[in-house]
Amino acid sequence: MRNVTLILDDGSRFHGKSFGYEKPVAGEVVFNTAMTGYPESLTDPSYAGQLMTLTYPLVGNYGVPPFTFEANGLPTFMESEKIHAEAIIVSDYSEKYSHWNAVESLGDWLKREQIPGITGIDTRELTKVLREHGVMMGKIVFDDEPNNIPEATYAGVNYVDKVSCKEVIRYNEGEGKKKVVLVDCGVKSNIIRCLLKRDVEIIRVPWNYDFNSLQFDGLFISNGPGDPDTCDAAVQNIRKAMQNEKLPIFGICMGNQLLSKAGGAKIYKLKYGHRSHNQPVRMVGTDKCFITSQNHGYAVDNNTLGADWEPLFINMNDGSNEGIRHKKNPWFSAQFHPEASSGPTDTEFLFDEFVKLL
Ligand SMILES: NC(=O)CC[C@H](N)C(=O)O
Repeated sequence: MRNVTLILDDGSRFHGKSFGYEKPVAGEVVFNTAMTGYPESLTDPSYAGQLMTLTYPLVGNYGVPPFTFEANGLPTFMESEKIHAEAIIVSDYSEKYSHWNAVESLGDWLKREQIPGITGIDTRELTKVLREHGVMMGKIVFDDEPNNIPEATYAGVNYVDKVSCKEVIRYNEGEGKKKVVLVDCGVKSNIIRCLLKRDVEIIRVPWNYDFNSLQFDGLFISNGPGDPDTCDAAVQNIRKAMQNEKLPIFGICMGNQLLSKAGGAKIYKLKYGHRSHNQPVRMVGTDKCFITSQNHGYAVDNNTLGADWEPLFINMNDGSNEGIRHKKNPWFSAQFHPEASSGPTDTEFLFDEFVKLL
């Protein structure tokens, strides 16, 4: 194993060993405190541009499931067709694995997909630095190639354009009871699975596609990587769709941010984001609290919601916005991931609510 150093923008250095593909890499360093789910998180397109630190210390011991596909083209076990995170940073990598569904080690998968992985990092100390300072850009450099320094930027890059589908894709064509246009900002497979399970036909369109001339019963806006302020074309199309006040609209994560922007609200960057399986959110106006799976670095500013809108969920750790709803029209969204995968499934009922509205 070659020696590597993770260098953060504030100059802090963490020394470790490479267990994945051997190439230097740069990106936004973020941390995820979930105890399981590395196959799902690595293939979540919302991690594009980011170096993913896992705080749970032992990683790799349940291996990696097979990359098989369903008849409809969706991967059976993963959240997209490939790894989207730029690298993974762990404390104690286990090359040995044991799981009924595992076919290879995490290290072998990373090598095959040309994604670096580093181990031996004090990920809890690293997380403390990121919590104090806020998320930062970082580089993974090979100690025996000190002049091979990678460069990257995160702010202002339109990552959604890199991961969105390039053409319209249809699921359940002519079979579903209702038709949903899904704006693909980097959609996770389990969102599509959750909709298909509820007997809808899906027209999945690229993030900037003007879908307004299509025939459909509801609009869904997906999760996606990067800064929502780079996705103006999507916001314009959503605004056009909102001219039909009866059209049901549901958004998840980036979808919450884009729907909020279409409604006139503003987005800001959180100091270190929410990435875990145990984020508590309260449904506004009730005593109900749900434990949710999350992966976001930006948030909707509650104070900028227009008079016709109200917060639907609030994060119980930091009071930030976790969803919105329109006071009259059937429009709502969640900042967390009701489709989970991986993570708690407590809020999957939101898909039922959406499908009931169609
Ligand atoms: N998972 C997502 O959709 C994330 C949305 C956005 N990229 C954020 O970081 O906040």
